[in-house]
Amino acid sequence: MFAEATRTRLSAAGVVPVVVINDAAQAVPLARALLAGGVGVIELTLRTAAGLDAIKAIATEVPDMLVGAGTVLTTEQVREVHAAGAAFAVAPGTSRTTLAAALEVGLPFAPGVMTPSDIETAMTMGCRMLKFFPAESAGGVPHLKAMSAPYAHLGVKFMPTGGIKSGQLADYLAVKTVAAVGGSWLATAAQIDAGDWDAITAQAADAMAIVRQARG
Ligand SMILES: O=C[C@H](O)COP(=O)(O)O
Ligand SMILES: CC(=O)C(=O)O
Repeated sequence: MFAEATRTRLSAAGVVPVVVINDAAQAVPLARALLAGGVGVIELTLRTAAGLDAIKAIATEVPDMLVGAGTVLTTEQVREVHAAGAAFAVAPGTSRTTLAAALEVGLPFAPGVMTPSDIETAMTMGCRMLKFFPAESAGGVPHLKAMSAPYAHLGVKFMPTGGIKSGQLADYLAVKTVAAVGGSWLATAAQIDAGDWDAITAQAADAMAIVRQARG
């Protein structure tokens, strides 16, 4: 369901800042701060009312940023984020209804998985890029390695997210099936609300140094 070009851009980024935004006006400076640190992907969740407008603003004004929508839970939200210009969408879980809507509009969708049954349901719906959520509380790297082993030869890739901090980034990136690691540590709510763009750029640059080292 993910086009090769989108998979390539996600893998090149290696990290996905997961952002809960309170004011859509923060979206463009945030995206530029991340890009300045070398991070070319962002996931804006629909957990706040500003999420949809933030997606629209970045898709329109920061074309170098691959913008994804998070917490996409309904068919209506699939259509809304697609219309807003999201390049991909994710959800905490796997819903056949939501995935069917994404297939219908042609929106790349990475559903959330934490069991082999979740993975197989997602694969039945054509997904090969999956969000491993909630990564840390579900068992972290050892769980991902064990769970993904039977599907690796089929090209299934994962975006682990949930409770991950910068100190764990290298361990996740060392797992062959990991495309990119998601987390809020790359742009915290406090930093966004304070407009602390320099700190976000510095965090992005630190994360990209770890990604480069992990990818050789
Ligand atoms: O639900 C949580 C987000 O998807 C990621 O945030 P976190 O990195 O703070 O766990
Ligand atoms: C957790 C997650 O992936 C989401 O909110 O979409």
